[in-house]
Amino acid sequence: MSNTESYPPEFRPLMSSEPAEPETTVEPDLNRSKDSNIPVIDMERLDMEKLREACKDWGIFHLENTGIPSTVMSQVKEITESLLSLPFEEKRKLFGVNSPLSYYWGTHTVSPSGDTMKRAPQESSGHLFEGINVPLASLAHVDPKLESFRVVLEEYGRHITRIVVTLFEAMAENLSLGLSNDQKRSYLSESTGVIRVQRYPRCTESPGLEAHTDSSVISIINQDEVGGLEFMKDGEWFNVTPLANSFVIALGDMMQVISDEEYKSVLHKVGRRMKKKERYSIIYFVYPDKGCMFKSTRYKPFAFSEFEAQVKVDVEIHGSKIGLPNFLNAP
Ligand SMILES: O=C(O)CCC(=O)C(=O)O
Ligand SMILES: [Fe+2]
Repeated sequence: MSNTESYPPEFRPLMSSEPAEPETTVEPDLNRSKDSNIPVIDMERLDMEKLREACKDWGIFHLENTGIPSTVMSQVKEITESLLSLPFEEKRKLFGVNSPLSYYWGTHTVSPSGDTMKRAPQESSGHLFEGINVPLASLAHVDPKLESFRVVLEEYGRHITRIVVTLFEAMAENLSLGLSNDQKRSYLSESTGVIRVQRYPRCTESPGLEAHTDSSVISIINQDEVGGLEFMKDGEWFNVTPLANSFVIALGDMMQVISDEEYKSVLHKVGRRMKKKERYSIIYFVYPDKGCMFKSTRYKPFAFSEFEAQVKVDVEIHGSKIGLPNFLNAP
């Protein structure tokens, strides 16, 4: 199933120690995070109180009954799997310097610009994952070889945009934000939206992605049945148990500011997996317009582009994102 040549060379020594037992469930151990039942929000019958609680108390929840046809879901999954399974060198060429899409691997720090900060995984603590970054605005210019990828992702993007608008409007109503249509468009800009497709090798002992908050307004995560997504609540890590036919919604840093800290961005990571299988995830990051201004009680006013630039600098200097604490008002 997993063809080793499709993975970056640095991953291979770590992968070869894993026996090929695709369906085996890993024994629970003491280091594993606890299971939790995050709220499940039904989009067809939106319960505003339940949504408010999910945002306020959790910052992460499942969203079901979103109306995305199952054919679209399976097409996205199929095309993602086939592209990421291409030989490593082929992926590097296809998504290289001349492509508006980028292929990355290793440990990255989430950057709102879509730039991926890459470090080679260390022997013992490497976070193993790889992915393709797809800024939605550039989909129209992809290599003709990727025509079917473009068509499928555009269709997926249209559905997700519809879901995002419905969800955000409900959140804004719960927060009594009284936003104009222009403000809403600026918070949920289609020009900055990014889809990321990611693959994590079948190494259940290697962590996937380091702990971080997303810089987005909201992130729509489509994790497969392998599991591994974890989040922090009240100082403890919990698993997001996969739920079929649903998305995981994670609130990002910009939602924390928009809600004036009524809602918090959720700290999350991809940890050890429950099954010895490759894990795929498809994430849609909703970002504001670059020039969108944020004014709130606890933070200095800033434009999203300034936040983005600061994250880049932090990653270069400290190796990881600092994010909102950099923008706190002076005490
Ligand atoms: O792969 C996942 O499920 C989550 C990935 C993630 O958190 C990210 O790329 O920001
Ligand atoms: Fe994330």
